[in-house]
Amino acid sequence: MEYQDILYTKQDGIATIMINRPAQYNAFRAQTCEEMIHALKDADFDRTIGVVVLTGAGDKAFCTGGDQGTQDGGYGGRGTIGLPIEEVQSAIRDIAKPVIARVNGYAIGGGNVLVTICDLAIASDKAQLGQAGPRVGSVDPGFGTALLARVVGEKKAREIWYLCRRYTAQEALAMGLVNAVVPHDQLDAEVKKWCDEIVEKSPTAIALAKKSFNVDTELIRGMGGLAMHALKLYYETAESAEGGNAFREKRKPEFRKYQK
Ligand SMILES: CC(C)(COP(=O)(O)OP(=O)(O)OC[C@H]1O[C@@H](n2cnc3c(N)ncnc32)[C@H](O)[C@@H]1OP(=O)(O)O)[C@@H](O)C(=O)NCCC(=O)NCCSC(=O)c1cc(O)c2ccccc2c1O
Repeated sequence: MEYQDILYTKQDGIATIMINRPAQYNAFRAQTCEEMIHALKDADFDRTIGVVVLTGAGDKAFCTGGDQGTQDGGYGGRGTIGLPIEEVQSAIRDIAKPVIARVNGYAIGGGNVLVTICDLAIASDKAQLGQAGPRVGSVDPGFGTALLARVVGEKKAREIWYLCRRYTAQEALAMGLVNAVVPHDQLDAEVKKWCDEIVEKSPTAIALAKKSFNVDTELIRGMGGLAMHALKLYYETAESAEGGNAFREKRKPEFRKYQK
């Protein structure tokens, strides 16, 4: 597969998937998701690879979720909502290798969900994290909500989703959303250090540990798959469309005007 939206490299047992859409703050569209799934599967089957790093190009954003430039009642690609994002999430969970989020800047909306799903997360001190769905007429009704609650606790997860605030890297560390925070210019060295420590370990023991951690939250995948059909119906409403329109028009949304 020829990649347009990601950069995919492999070195020293480390596969790096970099979302390369800096003008959109590394927001993903359907094409980005297809490429991420392809690269994750390649890394899974490549026996020379022991760990995967997921990150964004540039120093502004890790990933800001679904591309709001294309979200106008649907994302126009494959899958229930025209964006096979649930397959990206499943691929991160299913590959038998740890996936480390290298959080180099904003991790907002679906970007924060990626951080939540990755096995580990290392953040720059410049990073900001948070959810945006209810601010732009969307919601991740699976891992993005339920797994987040497992990671940071129920009350905090509900705060993150209902208020759509942004949190500093240090706040994310305190709530257990990231494993470490380092000065921005030390991010790559720190990520490499963690990767090297993983690569020297027994790959089969690591794979068994990862699969075993996943078992406890596996029900969320089924629930999320079901809820994606409800989300598709929500995307067809004027209330949801108002979120995307307001973002593109750079104004405050007026959701209550359209609530049925
Ligand atoms: C990230 C921000 C907080 C940055 O704010 P700031 O003021 O610093 O910068 P700008 O707002 O001016 O943005 C700069 C530049 O980037 C473009 N951009 C940013 N984010 C996006 C985006 N998501 N899509 C497209 N383009 C984006 C922005 O338009 C500017 O471009 P210019 O050309 O005008 O310079 C702030 O940008 C922000 O809050 N961004 C939006 C975040 C957002 O709404 N994300 C989508 C939420 S929905 C979602 O992600 C989602 C994810 C999932 O995983 C799902 C799974 C299952 C179901 C649903 C899901 C879902 O809905």
